[in-house]
Amino acid sequence: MIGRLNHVAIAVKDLAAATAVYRDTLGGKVSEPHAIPEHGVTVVFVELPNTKIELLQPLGEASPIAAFLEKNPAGGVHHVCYEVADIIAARDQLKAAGARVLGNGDPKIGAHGKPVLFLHPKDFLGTLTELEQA
Ligand SMILES: CC[C@@H](C(=O)O)C(=O)SCCNC(=O)CCNC(=O)[C@H](O)C(C)(C)COP(=O)(O)OP(=O)(O)OC[C@H]1O[C@@H](n2cnc3c(N)ncnc32)[C@H](O)[C@@H]1OP(=O)(O)O
Ligand SMILES: [Co+2]
Repeated sequence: MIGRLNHVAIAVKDLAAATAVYRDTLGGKVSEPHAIPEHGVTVVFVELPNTKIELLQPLGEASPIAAFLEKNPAGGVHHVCYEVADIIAARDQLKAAGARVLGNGDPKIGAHGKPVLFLHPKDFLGTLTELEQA
């Protein structure tokens, strides 16, 4: 079912400082910050030759990454994102296998303009897992 690793997301409190680490210390190619209110985050992408790093800062009062940052104030790896050929087929297969699809179960449009879904971390080895339509 899963294909390419689309991105690894790192939650941070200070997006400008995190961007500077990836740009100035690690020499990465970083995007401009992009606010995505429907996901409650502001994001910067770091383009790598084989995948991306997604730097996430909370946006708004009900950001889904707020509790994670309270538990991990220095920031940390928040989720991994795999591409799937058919996100509805993947969702239905995973639900039938007993996995919890977060939210109302319907894909939302993600940072790349494609449908995404999230799977509960407790069902995937303690790792929040995002699926993105390829
Ligand atoms: C930029 C757009 C998009 C893209 O296209 O790439 C994005 O990536 S948006 C990214 C942000 N959006 C989301 O994360 C949406 C899905 N997330 C959620 O629905 C929630 O964050 C959550 C996973 C249900 C967690 O909710 P929360 O309220 O923070 O905590 P809980 O207390 O309910 O957590 C239960 C349990 O799970 C552990 N946990 C929480 N987050 C993570 C995590 N990121 N990785 C691993 N484990 C996590 C949490 O510690 C709790 O464990 P226990 O303490 O053992 O109960
Ligand atoms: Co993501």
